[in-house]
Amino acid sequence: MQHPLVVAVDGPAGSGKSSVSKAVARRLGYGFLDTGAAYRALAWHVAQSDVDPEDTAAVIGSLDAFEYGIGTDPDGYRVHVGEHDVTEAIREPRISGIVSAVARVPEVRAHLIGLFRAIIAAEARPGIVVEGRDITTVVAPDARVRILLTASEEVRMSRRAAELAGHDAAATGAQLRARDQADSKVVDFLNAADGVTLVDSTELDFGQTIDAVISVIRAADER
Ligand SMILES: Nc1ncnc2c1ncn2[C@@H]1O[C@H](COP(=O)(O)OP(=O)(O)OP(=O)(O)O)[C@@H](O)[C@H]1O
Ligand SMILES: Nc1ccn([C@@H]2O[C@H](COP(=O)(O)O)[C@@H](O)[C@H]2O)c(=O)n1
Repeated sequence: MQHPLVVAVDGPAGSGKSSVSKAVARRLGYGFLDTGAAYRALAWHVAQSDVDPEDTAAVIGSLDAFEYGIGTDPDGYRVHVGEHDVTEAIREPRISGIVSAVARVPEVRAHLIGLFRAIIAAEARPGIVVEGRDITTVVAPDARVRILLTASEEVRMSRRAAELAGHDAAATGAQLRARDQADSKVVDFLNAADGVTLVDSTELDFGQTIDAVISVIRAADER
């Protein structure tokens, strides 16, 4: 049997991957790994180093000095780059606007995927919920549970706009759509791969979505 039990969750921007995965991990006593945080932290590091995110060679060069730190405790979630706590900074629209350029670089993906696999293997809790775009297909294709979490674009935009109150809702929606368009050229997170269970939260509230994901996990555990 695989140890820890891996729950892989993929989906488009704003589908609820991180908030739902974190809540599921809390309920089950599992670890939680937000892989998008690593791409965002690298984008923050690139911006901080005055590197052009479109300059592939310079982005690859910046990996050497990228000291990334993240834990898997769903209750103590903090993200560090060196000594900087970037947990909040990496959520800013200026980082969301450049992260796809950094994430499309194959050397970046190989570097971070190695890191994710090491974090998963080191998990001491009985399971870990890992969320991103390519977890069900590339990072952990053998995961015991594989879920594509989605919701209509309209619903995702309105949830994200509510979360980023104070920011221009139209600009927030446009950025979400542009990010999905750019990211889906690199990995397919819009269609469920073979063996991946689709959870559509368009008509579900937050609690119902958590329950739906836990039902998929329990069903897989009984198999
Ligand atoms: N089923 C739901 N009902 C209502 N709100 C939800 C639901 N699922 C998620 N949300 C809310 O939608 C917003 C987006 O969720 P979240 O940040 O978890 O998405 P994400 O897929 O991780 O996004 P991103 O890929 O952009 O980081 C949050 O405010 C979250 O609380
Ligand atoms: N497995 C992943 C996860 C994320 N990305 C890239 O990071 C960006 C931010 O991710 P969020 O989940 O925090 O929205 C995302 O837009 C992708 O560019 C990825 O490539 N693979």
